[in-house]
Parts: sequence; structure tokens; C-alpha cells
Amino acid sequence: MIELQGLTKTYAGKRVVDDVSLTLQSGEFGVLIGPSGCGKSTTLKMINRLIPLSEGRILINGDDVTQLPVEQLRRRIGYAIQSTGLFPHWSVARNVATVPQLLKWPKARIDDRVDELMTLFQLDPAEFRDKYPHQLSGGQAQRVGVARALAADPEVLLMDEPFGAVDPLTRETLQAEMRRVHAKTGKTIVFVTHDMDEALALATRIALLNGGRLVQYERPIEMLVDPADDFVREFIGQADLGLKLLSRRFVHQYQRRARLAPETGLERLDEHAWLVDAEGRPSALGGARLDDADAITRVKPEWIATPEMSMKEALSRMVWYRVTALPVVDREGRLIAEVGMPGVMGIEGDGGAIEAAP
Ligand SMILES: Nc1ncnc2c1ncn2[C@@H]1O[C@H](COP(=O)(O)OP(=O)(O)OP(=O)(O)O)[C@@H](O)[C@H]1O
Repeated sequence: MIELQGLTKTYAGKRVVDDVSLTLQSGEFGVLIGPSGCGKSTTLKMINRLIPLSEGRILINGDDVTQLPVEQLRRRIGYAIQSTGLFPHWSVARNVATVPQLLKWPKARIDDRVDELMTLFQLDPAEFRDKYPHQLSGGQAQRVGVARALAADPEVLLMDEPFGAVDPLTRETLQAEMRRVHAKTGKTIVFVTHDMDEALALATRIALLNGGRLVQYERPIEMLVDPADDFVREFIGQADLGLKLLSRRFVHQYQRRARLAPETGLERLDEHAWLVDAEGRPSALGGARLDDADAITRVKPEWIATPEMSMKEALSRMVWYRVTALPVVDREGRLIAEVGMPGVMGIEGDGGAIEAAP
């Protein structure tokens, strides 16, 4: 749990963070958001004492951070930043091992931890361990930066615009990855961004700052439907509210039973159905084309949805490919469910399953 109590930072008499109080429970994903200069980074950096606070208190699981010895602070609070801050002349493995090495863990334990984290971030240790930062893509470097921040298994992970410098597609992939890592590790995270879509994709709580003051601290959907004032309303941007809500919903919440096509008679379906290959991967769809309900269409890789995909992304693919349902696959690419228009309308799914043809 993180508690900010009357947190204030003053520069030359100006309160750039002004009496901010909030509590983030353990396991929550808190996002600090607001316009440029509102005090997000300063707030974050006061938590790990990169910037000394002027007034107020910060407690991590009840302990005042200003009282913690530096070594404990490093172990208990991980920190990841936009430029990754990777050491350019150190291999990926050595970068990830930075804090465990400072803490003088035995070598075997460090090696195991590096492999474990690289696997968590889908970087094959055999391929990436000995690479150097300049041999990585922007997205891979960010993954290494976050893996490094998690290396000593900190109680709290601070992230300062970590995905600000990557292209939009990589950014979405990293966000999905971060959701998965958060769900898996149950870490308490404080994440700074100025991008509301990113906040909505990640946060369990959003703290909106303006001019150093906390304007609203709320769960994302509540903030969308009940903004505290005109500033919040404007910051969220009302125009895309429906789509923003969809960006907070995920396929696993709305996936439904998928029907397998019969061996024969696919052209006489009364309902749409899927064909799968020998490995169980979706290969074709009958009866769900918007422009030709009788058509049988080969499943394109771009249609395929995963349980972690946002409903906004799923809707976008349905519209673009003109189909009323997408196949949902597991990590091996096997069909496990489908997601369609009922989910877009917010009608809960049944968890998904495969139903054989009658
Ligand atoms: N060392 C400093 N001396 C004086 N003023 C500072 C200092 N550091 C930050 N500020 C001011 O404090 C305010 C808050 O800065 P901060 O970096 O926390 O904002 P931010 O919300 O993270 O902005 P951005 O999104 O642009 O990164 C700004 O007005 C900034 O100019």
C-alpha cells in the first residue's frame, strides 16, 4: 500500500505539487495523469526520493520512505523510465541484474532471476542474454528496462512514461504485456503518463493532477461516467466516450462459446460457425460476413483476438474486416471462444468454449 499524505513540493516558493493525499492499495495499478507540468514526475520521484519532498509524508506499507536506508529503498521500490536508462556497455543480462548485484545475491540466484524475468517479458534468454542495448528494438529495450526494475522483486514499481518513446503499435503491445505482468505478479504500480487512452488501458485507479493539485482520484470507469468537474470532462474528452469505455473492456470478459462448423453442409448454416485445422487453430469462418452472410472466409491472422485484447481493438478489427465475430485463441493459437457484437454492446460473455457442430 502506498499512502501520500499532504505531499507538497515547493520550488522558489511555488508549490508544483500541492497538498496531494491519496491511498493506493496493494496490487493496484495507479496512474498519475494530467497536462504537462502538472507535477506527475515530481510526485513519482518523491516516492523513491530522487527528489526530496518539501512537506507531507509518503508511506510504503506503513513505512515512511524518508526513514528507509537507501539499500532498502532500492530493494523495495523498482523504477522504470522512458529512455530505459539501460547501461549501453552492459549486456541485457547484466542490465537486468543491476539491483540483485548491488544487493550481492549469489550468482546462481541472479542467473535464475534474469532468466525468469526475461521469460516473463517474452525475451528468449538464449537469444537476448548477451545482446547489448543498441542491438534491441525500442520495444525490447523497454521490456528490459521494466524487467530490470522488477529484478529484486520490489513491493512497488514506479514507471515514468515508460512507453512514451515507442511507436503506437509497439506501445499497445507493451501495454497489453504490462497488464499481463501486473495480473501475474500482483505488484503495486504507480505509472505516469499524459495519455488518457494509456491510463484507461492500464489503471485500476487514476489520479488526475492539474497545477500540482489532485483534481480527481477514481476508478477509470467511474471517472469516465462521473467526472468531478469541467476540467476532468475536458481532459477525458467526451467525444469518444463509447470507444474509451471499450478500451477498458477486454475480450476475456465478453468471449462466448464458438460453434464449430459441421464437416459438410457449411453453406446451409443458420448461424455462423468456425472451421479449425488439425491443431485446433481457426482456419475459416462461415456465415458471419456483413456483406455476404453465405460466404465462407479464410481467417486472416489480423482477425484473431486474444483474451487480453481490448474490446476497442476487437471492434476495430470487426469493422475493418467486415465480420460480426472474431476467433479468440490461446497462446498456442488454438480456438477457445469467439467475441462479437454482443460484447461490444457490453453484454457479458459466458467465458467461452468450443461447441461441436450438431
Ligand atoms: N528543479 C526544478 N526547479 C524548478 N522548477 C521545477 C523543477 N523541476 C520541475 N519544476 C517545475 O515543476 C512543475 C512540475 O514538473 P513535473 O516534471 O513534475 O511535471 P509533469 O507533470 O511530469 O510534466 P511533463 O508531462 O511535461 O513531464 C513544472 O512546472 C516544472 O517546471
